[in-house]
Amino acid sequence: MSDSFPSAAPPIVELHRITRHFGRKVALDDVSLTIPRGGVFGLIGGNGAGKTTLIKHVLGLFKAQSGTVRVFGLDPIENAVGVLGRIGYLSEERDLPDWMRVSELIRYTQAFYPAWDPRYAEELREAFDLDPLTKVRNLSRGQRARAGLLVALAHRPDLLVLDEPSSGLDPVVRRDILGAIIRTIAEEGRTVLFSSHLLDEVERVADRVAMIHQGRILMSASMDEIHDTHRRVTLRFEGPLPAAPSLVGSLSASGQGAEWTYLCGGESLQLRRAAEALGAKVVDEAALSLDEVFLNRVSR
Ligand SMILES: Nc1ncnc2c1ncn2[C@@H]1O[C@H](COP(=O)(O)OP(=O)(O)OP(=O)(O)O)[C@@H](O)[C@H]1O
Repeated sequence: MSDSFPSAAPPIVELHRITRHFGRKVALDDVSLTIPRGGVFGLIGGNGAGKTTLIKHVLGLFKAQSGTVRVFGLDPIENAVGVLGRIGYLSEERDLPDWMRVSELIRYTQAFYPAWDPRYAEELREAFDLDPLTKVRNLSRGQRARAGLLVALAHRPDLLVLDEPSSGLDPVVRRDILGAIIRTIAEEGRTVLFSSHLLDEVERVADRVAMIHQGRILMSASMDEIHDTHRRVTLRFEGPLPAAPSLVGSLSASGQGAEWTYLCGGESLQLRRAAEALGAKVVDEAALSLDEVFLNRVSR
């Protein structure tokens, strides 16, 4: 599937043919990916797919063994200050200094970012209900995620990077995190990259999605393109059939007798024409969920 740009603006992130090994394990295998400016980009994949490794290349925490990385048009290792100063990052481990109080964490992080907005930081602290005197080590898991999010957001980064932000959190904290994502892009031109295996959540907030599996990008496209090109169609044939006749683009089929439902990769018009050629009537049609698309792509 093509990775077309929604706008003419230069992309925020460009990975070109990145390969990364850990010993004999290939964590990223010839990965090329473009993240356009503005909007929410979801990186989805199962455990060990390569999401964190990819994100660490974007942040310049890993040096590409082969291929090139550009963030804001710059090499994030050669221009670490210029790149990291414009990024807000919440790691999967939410690694914050345990011995600091929340107020100290805020003051300490502020020192690194000239663009820090103290009023916004205070607004977020209140909205996230974080006691300034509590030590980071005594925060609950959800409060820790909120504290990490606060310090990632308060300098109003051009690019917000969240690695599995919702993992292991209750629905109330997850709602805060999704709210923060939406707030970030409310300001024109800002971009969010977040990784997740909670596909319903990604489907709710992402404009574009890349699927990664065993270190390879299986697909990178806008949510609209994904919905337009992945359809569930139910066909009624003239009489009962022992098995589903093959339909172009079909990923799987189920049913019995004269009625069969196909999960397909293909556009509506193309599928309807193929159904007609089989002498069948389309009795139902809908877009596949991201979950269904992912499971079908990965199982292939
Ligand atoms: N520092 C490392 N040393 C050795 N192997 C590593 C290292 N980091 C990652 N890997 C391996 O690379 C592969 C990709 O890992 P990565 O953490 O990028 O996956 P992920 O998609 O973020 O997974 P998860 O959702 O489980 O966090 C895995 O097989 C992992 O075991």
